[in-house]
Amino acid sequence: MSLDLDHVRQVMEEADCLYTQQQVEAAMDRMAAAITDQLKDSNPIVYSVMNGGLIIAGQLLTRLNFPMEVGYLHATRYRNKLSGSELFWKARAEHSLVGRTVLIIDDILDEGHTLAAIMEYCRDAGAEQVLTAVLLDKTHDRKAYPDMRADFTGLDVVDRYVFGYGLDYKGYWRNAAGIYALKGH
Ligand SMILES: O=P(O)(O)OC[C@H]1O[C@H](OP(=O)(O)OP(=O)(O)O)[C@H](O)[C@@H]1O
Ligand SMILES: Nc1nc2[nH]cnc2c(=O)[nH]1
Repeated sequence: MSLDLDHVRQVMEEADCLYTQQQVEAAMDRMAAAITDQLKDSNPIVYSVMNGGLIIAGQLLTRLNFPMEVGYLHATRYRNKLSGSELFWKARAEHSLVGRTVLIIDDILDEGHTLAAIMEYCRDAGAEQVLTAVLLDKTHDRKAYPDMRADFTGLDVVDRYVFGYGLDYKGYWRNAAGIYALKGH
């Protein structure tokens, strides 16, 4: 069901911009350099986690100039809500992962249950090495396990509900070219 568009517009007007497009682009440049250093000779399979990973993956991949295969996984825990529950798989890997290096790209590591489950799935499917890259890591002590971090992180973000660059507000504003925090959350 569509939300009231006046409400959707108002959410953006009232939001706090945490990172501008320029800051995000600079973070993606740094991530791309680090990923290239580590993976350029590993013939990886790179998966975007849909939907949120769509924009960061697209923009990161064009910064990577080495051979790789690309695909997507679709798993969701929030399903357009503001808090997460059980992980629901919509699409799993099409490639054989046996013996492969896999890089998982997502927009955010919040509590980390999504990435933890995807990493476990890839390892169970026979991947030799599973690495993760996220644009944002939310700072709090509710991670799936203590000190959980992705292998490549763009920016740390405060413990608020954020949207933009693939992250949604109730299905909207994934297209916002900046990272915004919802008023009051
Ligand atoms: O670290 P966690 O607490 O598990 O949360 C992170 C996940 O939450 C969001 O996905 P969501 O389930 O909202 O689906 P979406 O990508 O379709 O927005 C985001 O894209 C991550 O995949
Ligand atoms: N849009 C959005 N999705 C999330 N999934 C986990 N944390 C968040 C968040 O802060 N914003």
